[in-house]
Amino acid sequence: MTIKFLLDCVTIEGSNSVVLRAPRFCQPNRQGDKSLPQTAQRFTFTQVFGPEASQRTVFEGSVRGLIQDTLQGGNCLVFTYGVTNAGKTFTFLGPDHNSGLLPRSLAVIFNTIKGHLYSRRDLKPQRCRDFSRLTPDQQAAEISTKKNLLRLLKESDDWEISFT
Ligand SMILES: Nc1ncnc2c1ncn2[C@@H]1O[C@H](COP(=O)(O)OP(=O)(O)OP(=O)(O)O)[C@@H](O)[C@H]1O
Repeated sequence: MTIKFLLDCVTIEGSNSVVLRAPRFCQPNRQGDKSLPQTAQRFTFTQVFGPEASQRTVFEGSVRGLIQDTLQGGNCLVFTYGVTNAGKTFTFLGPDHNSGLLPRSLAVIFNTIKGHLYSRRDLKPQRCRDFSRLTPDQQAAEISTKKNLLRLLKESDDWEISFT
């Protein structure tokens, strides 16, 4: 019953607006009761996806264009915002069988750059857009650092497994 009240509070109107109404039990029942808040508020967005929208629809309608821009050298920021349990993690990561925005974005990026990967190890990224060229000694040091890091990660995984 409470859930029904809450569902009545949120209405999606068209593809870009949401109307919020106070639950019925909070609405003023006497004309002129000025102490109670306004009963309906409309919020307008670029695009609103309803509860029936699939992960694919949300990705195609929101982030795919940003990824294309990024692949052309642009910058973008994607973040989720909402109360706890609103579905931020679900939308962003999603379960394995129904992946969310991040795995879909990575798939587009890696599929696009497939065949253009630089296979030598003599470049090191610096900040966002820059890189430095490594000497053979620096390359050997980088490889050794990465190997040690991976070994430590593997050891910490083994520790976790032996404790669980
Ligand atoms: N679109 C959806 N379809 C099916 N289940 C969903 C959907 N969105 C969220 N859920 C489920 O609702 C629950 C809460 O979602 P989620 O963990 O994504 O919320 P959250 O906003 O990340 O919460 P918190 O801020 O507490 O981390 C999870 O069990 C999730 O699987």
